[in-house]
Amino acid sequence: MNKNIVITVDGPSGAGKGTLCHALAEKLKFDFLDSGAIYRILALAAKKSGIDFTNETKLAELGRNLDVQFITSNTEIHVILDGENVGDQIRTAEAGQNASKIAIYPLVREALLQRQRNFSTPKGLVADGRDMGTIVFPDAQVKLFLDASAEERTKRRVKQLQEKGFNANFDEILAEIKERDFRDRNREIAPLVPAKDALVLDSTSLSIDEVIQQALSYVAKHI
Ligand SMILES: Nc1ncnc2c1ncn2[C@@H]1O[C@H](COP(=O)(O)OP(=O)(O)OP(=O)(O)O)[C@@H](O)[C@H]1O
Ligand SMILES: Nc1ccn([C@@H]2O[C@H](COP(=O)(O)O)[C@@H](O)[C@H]2O)c(=O)n1
Repeated sequence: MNKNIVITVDGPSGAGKGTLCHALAEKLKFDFLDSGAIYRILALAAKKSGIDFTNETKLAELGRNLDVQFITSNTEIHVILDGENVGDQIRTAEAGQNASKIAIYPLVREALLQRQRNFSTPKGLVADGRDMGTIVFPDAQVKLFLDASAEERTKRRVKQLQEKGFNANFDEILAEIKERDFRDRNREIAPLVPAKDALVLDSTSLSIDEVIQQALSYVAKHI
């Protein structure tokens, strides 16, 4: 029996999953899985190889053979695809939309499943994604589903982009968020839904610290 501790954090784009997962992983000294990065990397690799985003068989083959490394230095995680640091390339809005386009295919999800499960070790894991608690780690000891209204998530994303010195248009970002939500929530395989045994946290009117405190006190009761 696998007794490695896993904490799953699922939810829509911009709900604060990454922020919460980094805080939990740091506090508990667990590893961190950013499963969205894997979908983003596969979409980027497909684009670089000229594979059409509708070619499920070729995308799955590429997914099985991806040469990816996540290298942690200090607090940063570097993403290396075929020897190239692609951290910036996978973080664009386009990369997020492309990831959600290829994530609808069953063969693609199957090709990436074991790669994600391999992140679970005796050290413990905090796993960030859309189907961590439902499909990838159904036996996880702690499952969280972090939500927030689309408008609040847009406000956060606009602020994040402006702080990095980019222009950000509220209406455009809201439309992108709604488009990605729709695709993620309505796909036939592994749609974005809370696992039956997940604690749903609505962070719309919670600060980052309040979310972390609520999650930590729930975790403490369950591991
Ligand atoms: N409770 C909160 N209140 C205000 N801002 C927040 C809160 N949680 C996160 N943020 C901010 O919102 C932005 C998006 O957060 P984060 O990247 O963690 O979301 P995410 O759910 O991981 O998104 P994605 O799935 O697209 O990667 C960040 O700038 C973060 O600092
Ligand atoms: N477990 C997951 C994680 C992500 N996806 C898809 O990838 C897109 C990008 O994810 P981010 O968390 O990096 O924003 C996301 O919109 C999903 O379509 C997924 O399907 N399953």
